[in-house]
Amino acid sequence: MTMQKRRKIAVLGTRSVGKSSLVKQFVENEFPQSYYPTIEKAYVKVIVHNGQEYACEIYDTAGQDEYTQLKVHHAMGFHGYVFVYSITSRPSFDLIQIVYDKLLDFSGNTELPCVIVGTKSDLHYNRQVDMLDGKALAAANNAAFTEASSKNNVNVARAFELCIDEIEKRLAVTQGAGNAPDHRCVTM
Ligand SMILES: Nc1nc2c(ncn2[C@@H]2O[C@H](COP(=O)(O)OP(=O)(O)OP(=O)(O)O)[C@@H](O)[C@H]2O)c(=O)[nH]1
Repeated sequence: MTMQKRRKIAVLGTRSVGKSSLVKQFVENEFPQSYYPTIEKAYVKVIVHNGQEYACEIYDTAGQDEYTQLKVHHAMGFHGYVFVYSITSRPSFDLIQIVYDKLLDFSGNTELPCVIVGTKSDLHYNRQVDMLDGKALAAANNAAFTEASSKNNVNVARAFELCIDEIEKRLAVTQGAGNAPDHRCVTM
């Protein structure tokens, strides 16, 4: 196996969509029973993906809304992003493009290595967002997409693996073009 790669990932989305539950299920293999609003918390998990070891540094953020200013205290670059909405909340879905566009404005990039994740897929009887809408949003932004249930641990690891794939795809291009080896898309 080659040397471990460190990849820094931010998890974004509006309040209560399931960001912390997704991260906790991925990193600690548990689904928290109670809801505590997140201020901001960092986690590390080492995974092997496609034969490569990755130390994933995952930043679980406080929920955003359309008025949230991107904070300068996120003052380090992220390699990639996990944008989270809940399939039970149309407003949480509509916010994804707003936050994505703010990040583009902030960074001056034309696209971001990211995955869009529709959480709470176990609550399909309360669905407000069709899976096809999720796929279309991802396609429009050249992003990966999955639905997931942190409660049932469905597609949770896949969400982060898709994010790593998006990061590696971009890095392969920039490195191929002779740019710095650890080029990051955004410095907030
Ligand atoms: N049924 C179900 N409930 C979920 C799932 N993921 C999260 N929840 C519930 O949704 C609520 C919010 O979950 P959190 O993970 O705290 O959401 P968050 O996005 O981190 O919230 P903020 O920290 O306020 O931004 C909690 O009551 C969770 O138990 C899921 O996959 N299925």
